[in-house]
Amino acid sequence: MQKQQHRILVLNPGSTSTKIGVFDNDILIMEKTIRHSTEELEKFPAIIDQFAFRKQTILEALDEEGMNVSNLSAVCGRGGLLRPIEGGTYAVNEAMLNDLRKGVSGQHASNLGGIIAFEIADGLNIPSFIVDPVVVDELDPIARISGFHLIERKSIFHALNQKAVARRFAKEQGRAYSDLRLIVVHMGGGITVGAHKGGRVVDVNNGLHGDGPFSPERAGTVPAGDLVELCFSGQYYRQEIMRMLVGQGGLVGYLGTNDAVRVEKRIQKGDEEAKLVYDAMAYQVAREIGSASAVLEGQVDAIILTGGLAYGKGFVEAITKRISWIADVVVQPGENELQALAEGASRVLHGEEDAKIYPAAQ
Ligand SMILES: Nc1ncnc2c1ncn2[C@@H]1O[C@H](COP(=O)(O)OP(=O)(O)O)[C@@H](O)[C@H]1O
Ligand SMILES: CCCC(=O)OP(=O)(O)O
Repeated sequence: MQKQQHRILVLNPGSTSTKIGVFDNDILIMEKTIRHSTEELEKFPAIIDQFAFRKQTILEALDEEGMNVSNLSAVCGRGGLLRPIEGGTYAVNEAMLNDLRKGVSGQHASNLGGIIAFEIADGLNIPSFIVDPVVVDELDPIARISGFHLIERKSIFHALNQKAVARRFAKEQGRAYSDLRLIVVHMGGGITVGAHKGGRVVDVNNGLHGDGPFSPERAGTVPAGDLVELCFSGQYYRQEIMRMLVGQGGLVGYLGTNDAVRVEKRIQKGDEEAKLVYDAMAYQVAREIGSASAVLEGQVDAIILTGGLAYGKGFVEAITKRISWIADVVVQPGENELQALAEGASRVLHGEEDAKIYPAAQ
């Protein structure tokens, strides 16, 4: 019997872009990436303040592509910083909207995914979902220990894309995802390096404001004592420090842009500072991969490099030369997030699985 056709709008707000797709079931019929410069985003004091701007951007893009929203069956957004939950497709509900609006686990563009999905879907009387939000938590107990008893390490990462590319790689190899040991490196506005074992991401850096390599717009790990001194120097408000770590850290802090393509152009023109900083980002990614290989005790089936930065040939080479001794390096530039969102919503719309319910706060 032929599957019933559902038209699904999927939304992926990232820190440097808004990506949208329209799918008939899981077949892509329209895709668009809208990039946001540092200057464009810095006028919004908080992520939630970007709501109207990002929603308008999405509606205009759909209009330009001649997409009629009244034909949609569902809207599915990238899931944001909720309380830690298991992976899967969740129906957007009031408890989720409250947590996303408050930023219960922090501020990130993906918080807008569920909110905008709900706002568009509600007006059309159709369901809205999120899939594999950035708070999917499968850490081994040992990975939670930070070394400072008052602070626990957290799982905040590109769960949607890391899982999607890992599963795709496993399928291409004719192996089960759960049988593989993989290091998946998502390199976008934030950078996360996940150690995948037994079908779980047993360790990963907290790519928002935790640890790991610096990224186009984030500081990553910084020397803790010096950060404490800066916080109490009386020179900055709390929010200013947070913004210098996330949003205006990394490439933005050193070079004034979140755009790696612009940085590469500067390097080509002989900008030595840009070269040093860009090389340092590759160096820190490689160092984090080395650390993940230790987590997997050196038994690594493949290292997968993905995300927007994986389009940068020189950047990929700078990482690969330091880590290719660990395992085969597979480069999958861009991301599989739109497809993964559509597939998650499609499974629920076709009754292949039930949408999970995000629990109300206790
Ligand atoms: N062709 C390219 N070469 C090098 N870097 C690229 C290329 N395309 C995109 N990027 C960089 O990738 C980063 C954004 O990655 P992306 O995965 O789209 O991020 P996000 O989803 O967080 O917005 C930006 O720094 C962007 O400049
Ligand atoms: C919060 C982890 C996910 C992340 O960093 O996403 P972007 O790279 O899209 O900002």
